Amino acid sequence: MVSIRTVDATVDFPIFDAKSRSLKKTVLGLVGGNIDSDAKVPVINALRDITVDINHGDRVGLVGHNGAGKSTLLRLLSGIYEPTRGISEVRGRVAPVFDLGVGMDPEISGLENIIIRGLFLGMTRKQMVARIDDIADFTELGDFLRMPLRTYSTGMRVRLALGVVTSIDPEILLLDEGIGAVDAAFLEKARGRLSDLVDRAGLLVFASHSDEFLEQLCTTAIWMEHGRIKEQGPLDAVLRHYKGIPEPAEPAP
Ligand SMILES: Nc1ncnc2c1ncn2[C@@H]1O[C@H](COP(=O)(O)OP(=O)(O)OP(=O)(O)O)[C@@H](O)[C@H]1O
Repeated sequence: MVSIRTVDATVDFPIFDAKSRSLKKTVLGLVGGNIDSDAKVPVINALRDITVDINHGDRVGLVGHNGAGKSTLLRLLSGIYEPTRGISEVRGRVAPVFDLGVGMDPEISGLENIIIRGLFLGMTRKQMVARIDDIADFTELGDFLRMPLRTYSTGMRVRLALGVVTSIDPEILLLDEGIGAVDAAFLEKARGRLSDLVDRAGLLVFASHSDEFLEQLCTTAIWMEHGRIKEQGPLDAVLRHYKGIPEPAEPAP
């Protein structure tokens, strides 16, 4: 069974080239993690005391200000980052979809890139070959699929990447906001495929600033603030508290 468990996990980034003189005082701004400038080398405390237990069937949204730690948490949950302290255990095949373009090669064709990107996300070559026609149709790129990727515009690359990503069968799907940043009209077309993808995934964690997307894909949420978990629970309650919306009135007895 797929699952992700962390206990008091911490992720620190030592910054060797920071100008520590200007960092003498710890300034806690609204955004970003803590910067600990007492140490010899300034350290950014990106994540602190993270304890989560995410299981098969869970659909978890990640919310928080810029720099609160959402992307770093996704990287911890994917196993890309090891905790500096604490425990993190990931059971299952992870498809990390942080940057749509990662794993694409500008010198090979769109069709070849579909296969390569699929392999990168944990699929087999046979599975990708079986899906290539469907992906090609979805992208509407036509003859461009035989041209090298470097001849594509940004939007054309996104179409290709989204076509591949929504065709995979992940056990653990970790999605970063970026996916919500694509061309609105095309995203509308991708919406159904994205929902199907999430339905197929054993477990989803999705970092987003879009309520609409979170409501469509998630049932629970984790609110990050300054690298710590401020609240976890049902999506609607966490979103309400995060946005400072008052509790709905109790119905009169
Ligand atoms: N590779 C890195 N090296 C140093 N500091 C980092 C690194 N990655 C992230 N950080 C720091 O960790 C903190 C959390 O960043 P993170 O990218 O996880 O935030 P986020 O919640 O995803 O923000 P956003 O909503 O802006 O994408 C920030 O203070 C950031 O400066």
